[in-house]
This record gives sequence, C-alpha cells and structure tokens, in this order.
Amino acid sequence: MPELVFFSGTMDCGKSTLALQIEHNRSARGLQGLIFSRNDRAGEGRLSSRLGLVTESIEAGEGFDFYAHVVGHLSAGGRADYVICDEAQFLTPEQIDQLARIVDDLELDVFAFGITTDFRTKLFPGSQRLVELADRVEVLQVEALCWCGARATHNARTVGGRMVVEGEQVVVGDVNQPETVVGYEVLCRRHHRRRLTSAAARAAALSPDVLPVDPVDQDA
Ligand SMILES: Nc1ncnc2c1ncn2[C@@H]1O[C@H](COP(=O)(O)OP(=O)(O)O)[C@@H](O)[C@H]1O
Ligand SMILES: Cc1cn([C@H]2C[C@H](O)[C@@H](COP(=O)(O)O)O2)c(=O)[nH]c1=O
Repeated sequence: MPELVFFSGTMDCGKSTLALQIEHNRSARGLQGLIFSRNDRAGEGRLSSRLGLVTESIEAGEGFDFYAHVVGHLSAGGRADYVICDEAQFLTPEQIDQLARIVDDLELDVFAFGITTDFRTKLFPGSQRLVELADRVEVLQVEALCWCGARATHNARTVGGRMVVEGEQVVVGDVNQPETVVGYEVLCRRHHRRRLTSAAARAAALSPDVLPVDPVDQDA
C-alpha cells in the first residue's frame, strides 16, 4: 500500500540527508521520483543537505498544486514512482491534502520531510496537517543534541546572538551562524523554556552570580 510518511525532527537532524538517500536508493533501482522543496537554504529549485549533497528539485511555492502537477506530468507521458518533498513545514494545509490525494488516488508513495514546530514551539500549519493525515510519522534516529548533551527536541531562533520568542514564523536560516545574522540552535525542552542557548549558558557560567554561595551551607 502506498503511504504518506512524515519524517520529522528538529533542524539539523538529517532530514534532507535522508531524503537524498531515499532518492538515491530508489533511482539506483530504476525508479523515478518527483522531488519538491520550498525555501531550501541553497536556493530555489534545490534540495540540499549539510553533508554537502544537493539535487535539483521543483520549487513548490504557495500557490503550487502538487496533485495537478503530478497528474499533468503523468498525462504528458512522464513517469513518477514516488514523491519526495522537503521543507514540508512551509507548505499550506491544502498542499498537504494534495499530497495525501497523490497517495490515495494515484497510488504513489509520498515522503515528506520537515520540522514539526517553530521557534516558539508552535506547530507549523503544514506539519500539523501532516501529523493529522500521514500514515506514519517517523522521528529521525540520529538525534540532534542540545549543548547540555540531552536530546534536542526544540528549535530556538537567535537575533543578535540572543534567543527570541517573537517574530515572523518563517525566516529561512541556519544553525551555527555568526551573531550578526538571524540564526537557529537546537535545544532540549528544559533549555528552550529557560531560553538558555549555548552562548547564554557560557555567559552564565562565567558570571559570578551563577552559583550564589548559600549562607546556610556555609555555616554547615
Ligand atoms: N561535517 C560533518 N560530518 C558528519 N556529519 C555531519 C557533518 N555536518 C553535518 N553532519 C550531519 O548532517 C546532519 C544535518 O543534515 P541535514 O540533512 O542538513 O539536516 P536537516 O535537513 O534535518 O536540517 C547533522 O545532524 C549531522 O548528523
Ligand atoms: C525553527 C524555524 C525554522 N525556520 C526555517 C529555518 C530553515 O530555513 C528551515 C529549517 O530547515 P532545516 O533543513 O530543517 O534545517 O526552517 C523558520 O522559518 N521558522 C522557524 O521557526
């Protein structure tokens, strides 16, 4: 049975790498996929991984109709055995419905990749719809880690090096950026709640106020 699978995780956990591996393994066996992405950091019409791999993709902008595109492709004599869609968090709920229809009516596997929540820990509308509709939600096995060593489950946005919790939902960007640009850092929930990024934790560790001497302990 064809499936709609949502591969989900934080930023920088290997989603695009997995998308490229699925594409590689299937095309190596003679299958042909349609590859879509939206707002990839490498630019329009690209699906890129931090490991340096990149492939061409069809840019799925806001008004793009996935179902109509695939039907048009097949009607024109094109072949499609499966569909890959990266940065699926940026898609509209209607576009996710179109992906589900590709699975049900055209009987193609659809593999969607994306982060679930934004920098405020709120669901992206596209990811919400994927959680609602997907046959399977797969959390990636290679865990991204918070600076404390715990599993990273949340995405933080930094502006001028400081974590922010207000702003536009969509700002294309990357982890490990200089303080001068908007950046992202993956954190465990505990440190996301406390707004404690690695830089803030380093600063706190250097501050004399961090470990106040407890007078009770001193007397003990
Ligand atoms: N220099 C490196 N050596 C080994 N692995 C790396 C290196 N740089 C990045 N990675 C791996 O690539 C992952 C990011 O992959 P990517 O597909 O770009 O993530 P995502 O699409 O989830 O944001 C990192 O979590 C890490 O496992
Ligand atoms: C948390 C968060 C992220 N984004 C953007 C930043 C990146 O361009 C992508 C995620 O890409 P990745 O391949 O998973 O690293 O999403 C955003 O626009 N808003 C956010 O809140």
